[in-house]
Amino acid sequence: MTTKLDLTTSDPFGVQNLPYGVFTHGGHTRVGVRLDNSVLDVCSVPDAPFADAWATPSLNAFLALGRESWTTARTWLQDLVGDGDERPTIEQHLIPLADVQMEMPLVVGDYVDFYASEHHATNVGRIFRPDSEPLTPNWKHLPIGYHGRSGTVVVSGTDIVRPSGQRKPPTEPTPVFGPSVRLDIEAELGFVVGGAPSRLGEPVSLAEADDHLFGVVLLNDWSARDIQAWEYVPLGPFLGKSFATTISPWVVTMDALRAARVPLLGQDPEPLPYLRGEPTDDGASTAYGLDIDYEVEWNGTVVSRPPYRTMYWSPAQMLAHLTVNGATIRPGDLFGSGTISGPEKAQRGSFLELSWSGQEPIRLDDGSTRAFLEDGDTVVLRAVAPGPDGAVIGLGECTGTITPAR
Ligand SMILES: O=C(O)/C=C/C(=O)CC(=O)CC(=O)O
Ligand SMILES: [Ca+2]
Ligand SMILES: [Mg+2]
Repeated sequence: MTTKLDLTTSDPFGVQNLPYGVFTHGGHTRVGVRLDNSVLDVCSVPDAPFADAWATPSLNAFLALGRESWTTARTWLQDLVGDGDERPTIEQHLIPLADVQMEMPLVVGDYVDFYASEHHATNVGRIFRPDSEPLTPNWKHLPIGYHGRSGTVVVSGTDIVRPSGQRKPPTEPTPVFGPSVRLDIEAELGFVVGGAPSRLGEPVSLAEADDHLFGVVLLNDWSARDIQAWEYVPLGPFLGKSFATTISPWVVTMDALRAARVPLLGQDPEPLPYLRGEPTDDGASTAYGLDIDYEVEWNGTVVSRPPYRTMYWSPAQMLAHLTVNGATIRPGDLFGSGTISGPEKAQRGSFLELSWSGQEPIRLDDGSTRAFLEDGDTVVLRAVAPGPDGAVIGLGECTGTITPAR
């Protein structure tokens, strides 16, 4: 598995994609739209419809405007760049990617991480709880999640300091303190929430979810498995995951992923009514999956290709569940899908699973073997989705390098 995702067939950042990000150029940080290998400096284009929101150093103001404005913006952008004839007029507003610094695309409000892959949950259950059923009794009735730490969500390229904490090796009677020796990744998709804030006590239904789902980022939920295994009973992940979560700089809109919508593979038992998909005008379902192909690269070797289409719970179901108790959502909230693992070994989205807790080390192209991350290691997540008329929608890259514990 050494080939890269094939992006040669068409341009993954063409007129069908147009993802949003935040960049710094000339000492000024603002919203931009990616076009090929340039950033379109949207707020500098004459008559740009949302120039005030785009002139700010985060996507939050634009996220708050809601779906109607997002559609207006997309139509304006596609008119602007869609026809080659227009390119001379926008040329002066395009800045080469190499000349800009990409920043965190949003100020993250609340951050929740789900657990929506049946294959991942089954694998982790087998590894962490070998004496129990791998899937807990609630797993197929609700999308399990936990509240994460929004303040430590960082943009791709940020170094990740190895966390220290308590762990209890099975051979020791009491815990020890020190740098994690089982540092791992989780390849996930992150969903960026927008639209008007919901009201306390009022759930967001499955049918309303699309008004709040603005777009997606690649997300790496760095996980210290030794810290996690000792601390997580009974309240779930805490310091083993809160030290850092990396997201990609480009937010690919749900509009750009329209052609990538696919039916879920099937839910049995049927979920409770508030989680049940309803038919939409185009004959699809409000509970749809996404046909996104990932690759996970470790020090230059592609070690896995997780397929997002195999996820059990849909994005809209996760959002409906997250608000069903009346908890509010606000523009800038972020939720992770949970680790993406497909049914095959070479489709697992964490090194815990790929190395089966260290028992089956992974061989890299440089001849070395690994089970967990070493200092200096670099992980890159990439993904693509199908666009309309054979176009490819790139989700870009999400990368991080491990630096020694402090
Ligand atoms: O099953 C467990 O005890 C732990 C599971 C995880 O670490 C996974 C997690 O963070 C959710 C996910 O990414 O799927
Ligand atoms: Ca996770
Ligand atoms: Mg994390």
